[in-house]
Amino acid sequence: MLNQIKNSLIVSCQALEGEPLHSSYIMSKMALAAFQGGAAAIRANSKEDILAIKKEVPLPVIGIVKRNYPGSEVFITPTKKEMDELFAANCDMIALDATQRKRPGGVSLADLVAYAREKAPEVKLMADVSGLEDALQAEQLGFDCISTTLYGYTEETSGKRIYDDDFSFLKLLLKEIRIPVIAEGNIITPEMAAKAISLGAHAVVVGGAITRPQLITQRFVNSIKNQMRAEK
Ligand SMILES: CC(=O)N[C@H](C=O)[C@@H](O)[C@H](O)[C@H](O)COP(=O)(O)O
Repeated sequence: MLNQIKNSLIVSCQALEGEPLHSSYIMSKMALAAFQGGAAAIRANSKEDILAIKKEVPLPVIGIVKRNYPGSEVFITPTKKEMDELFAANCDMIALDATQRKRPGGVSLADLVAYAREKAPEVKLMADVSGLEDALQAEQLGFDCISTTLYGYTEETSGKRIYDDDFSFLKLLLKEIRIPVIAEGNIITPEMAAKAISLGAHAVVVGGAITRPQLITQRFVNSIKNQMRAEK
């Protein structure tokens, strides 16, 4: 699968509860649109969405289950329960929060990796990281690839964006990490995606800029407002 996605676009098709497009049917059609547009893989949340997507498109799927637990900030595939749901959905790869934060029930990331390797050795593992330390640990634990997903979404990195300082975080990972590094999070233009690939990212994941129309609309609205303000 990693060869299949090299230098390509992965489209994240996610709409959580409370979002206008929250529906497995709609996500399957988003995936179909992504497939028709040339995406090489889909990233998706929940067993239901993944099963619907797998029926609709012949692409590999990177699965996650987002779930909140009291007492832990880890919400992307936090425990074995979510991993089991993803194995049952026949994911080609699953992504796990690979930050240093405490996981529900005190389970360690090493335990989760060992569990995956025993239960579903054919499934690839993606580490969603927020910093270099996370990535080094993930590489050492035997993850198949790293994704920059959580950069900007932890207490230490809050507000940061992957394109800050000319993609400095991505460049740092590419310098220090030997396994494939995937660029993900706040890539909102085709130019940003192309830049990430030219820097050496193995692939690029784009979500909201393709599959969250409320965010796309907001960007247009803000751009018009800013223009009006500047002209006043
Ligand atoms: C931080 C977090 O929860 N990220 C999630 C991970 O799966 C998704 O909500 C993002 O849409 C995905 O990472 C793609 O990023 P963007 O939508 O910015 O292109």
